[in-house]
Amino acid sequence: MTGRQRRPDRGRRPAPRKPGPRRPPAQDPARRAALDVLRAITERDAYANLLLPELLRERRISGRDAALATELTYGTARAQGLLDEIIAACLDRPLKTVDRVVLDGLRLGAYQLLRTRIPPHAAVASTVDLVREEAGSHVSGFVNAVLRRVAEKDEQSWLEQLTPDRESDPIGHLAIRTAHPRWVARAFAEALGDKGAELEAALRADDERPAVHLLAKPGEISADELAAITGGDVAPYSPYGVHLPSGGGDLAESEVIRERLAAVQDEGSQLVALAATKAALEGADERWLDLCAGPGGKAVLLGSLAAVSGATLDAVEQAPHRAKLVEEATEGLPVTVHVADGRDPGLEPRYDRVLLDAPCSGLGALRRRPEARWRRQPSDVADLTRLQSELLASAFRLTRPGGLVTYVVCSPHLAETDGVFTEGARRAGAEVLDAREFFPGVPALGDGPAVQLWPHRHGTDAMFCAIARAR
Ligand SMILES: C[S@@+](CC[C@H](N)C(=O)[O-])C[C@H]1O[C@@H](n2cnc3c(N)ncnc32)[C@H](O)[C@@H]1O
Repeated sequence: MTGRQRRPDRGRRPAPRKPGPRRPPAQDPARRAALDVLRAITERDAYANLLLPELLRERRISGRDAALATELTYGTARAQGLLDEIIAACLDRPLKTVDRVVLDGLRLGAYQLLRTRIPPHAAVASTVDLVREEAGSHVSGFVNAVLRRVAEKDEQSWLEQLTPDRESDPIGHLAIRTAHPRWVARAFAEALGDKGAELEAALRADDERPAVHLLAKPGEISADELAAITGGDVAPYSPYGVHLPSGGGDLAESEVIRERLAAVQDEGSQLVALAATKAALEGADERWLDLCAGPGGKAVLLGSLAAVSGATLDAVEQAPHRAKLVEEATEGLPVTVHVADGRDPGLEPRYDRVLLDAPCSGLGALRRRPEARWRRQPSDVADLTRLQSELLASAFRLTRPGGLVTYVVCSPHLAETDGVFTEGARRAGAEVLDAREFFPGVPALGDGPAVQLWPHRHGTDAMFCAIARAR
């Protein structure tokens, strides 16, 4: 800190005003919106991709202001841990002693300084104004001083200062360079195994905006027809998939969706649900079960295929509001929704096919949730694997001998994927199948027997899929 800057100790005081997106827009609506969302993420675990659009609508922010608000919110949320390291290097006291509203403001200011073309004086002055509105004028000097120190270097120079050496600490190096927590970078590296050379691509894919994929509901419309109507492209791997052109998110609200001919669904989710229906069965193939069905994406595809083949689907979901979403999504299909705990749903067993799309860390969908990579903690995984194992044991109990259990998570974390599945199948005495056979035409599926999809390889979420035949 230079001598003429004020001491940064005043930032410790709590914000006197209650934060919240409902305050009338200030003179700087884009940055105000961004800061309000960042505060809601910090204070009440809000999701940026849900709150920001709502807030832009409510405040009638559109055009360039909306684009700026989106860039600043998503960019700052994604880079949060890296920004914190840089801000910490500009403080003469621990980062955790900085008041939360001030820290959110500093992150927003640092992001503008390091990753946008906004002139530094504008980035600093606008941030000081915003934080002063929130926390009072006593913090202005602190915010100004810290941001001026951040602005002394560009991002590259900060990275050179903060990044561990690539040779001695390759994971720490890439974690900082791609703004990921180290434990997430390590989990990706372990899942990629000796193909760790892809690690950088895998991590960088989390910063890319995913294309919108549609499901052409089997029996309702073909992928070719849907592509023609929406101006999209038939998906490369899923026979029911369509990729919308970039910026085509609004098409997701189109008539084909309202009329339930199609639904928004990542191609990876389509592929794993399809895989669950593909392996050959001896005997009956009529009773299907989706053990964790909410909000119903895969139940729609399974229910549509069940309707075509004459099967029925039971869909279990523990959370009543999510079960309701499954009911709405599967209306008109041969699907019965049950609000129950999948570990003991009280259903008649002997299902022919069971899909367990288990609750998971969601590390495979970080590109969809800008703040998620910093919110998740390694300890979450231990809790989740316990639940996943219990649900998998239940899935095997509910399946008839010779029937099929498909285990899916949207995560590449080995504890949630191979760890849970291999042990669960062993305990059930089940025969593990080579799931790659049920992803025809999909390249780079790895060494099997399970399948791990990746955004950087397949353009899908990082879905894991393993299949076993119950004995
Ligand atoms: C990964 S999501 C399923 C996504 C869904 N298959 C789809 O494609 O839309 C996991 C779901 O499991 C539900 N869940 C969590 N614990 C459960 C339990 N013990 N029994 C049943 N459902 C549970 C969650 O509420 C959540 O809706």
